[in-house]
Amino acid sequence: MTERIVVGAALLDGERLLAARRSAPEELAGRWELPGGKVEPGETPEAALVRELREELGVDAEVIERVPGAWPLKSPYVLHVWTARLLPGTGEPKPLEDHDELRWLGPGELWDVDWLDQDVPAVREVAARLRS
Ligand SMILES: Nc1nc2c([nH]c(=O)n2[C@H]2C[C@H](O)[C@@H](COP(=O)(O)OP(=O)(O)OP(=O)(O)O)O2)c(=O)[nH]1
Repeated sequence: MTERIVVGAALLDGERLLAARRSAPEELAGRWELPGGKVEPGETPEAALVRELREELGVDAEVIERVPGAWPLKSPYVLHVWTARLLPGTGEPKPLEDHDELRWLGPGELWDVDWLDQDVPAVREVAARLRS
């Protein structure tokens, strides 16, 4: 089956990373992830990321750059991650859809939340880039 991309945002505020706790489906609820979602047909991953952040968190953001790597999710999905930042004046992210809690994690707090297993290598890569 053709791979389908799920885009995840490493949304940064200085050195802090936003983590989002999923509220559904049941097998993922309570675990933490990078906000984002499925790229729709005809859409670029970057556009999908901006759309998902608006829908899920109610914010306007801009994409910075791709975090190298591709992490397999439930077939046929694969997770690609981009760093992103909030546009000035857009306000604080809110858990409008798919999530019931958000947390900005500082450099010493990245592993304080229970990330989805499949997100751990992606967060590790983001962490390495935050340190460099
Ligand atoms: N957004 C996001 N989804 C992830 C991550 N890790 C992970 O396994 N997933 C899974 C959960 C879902 O099965 C799938 C993405 O689906 P989604 O529900 O976020 O996407 P969507 O907003 O486009 O949803 P929908 O149109 O199907 O309702 O990828 C992650 O870090 N971020």
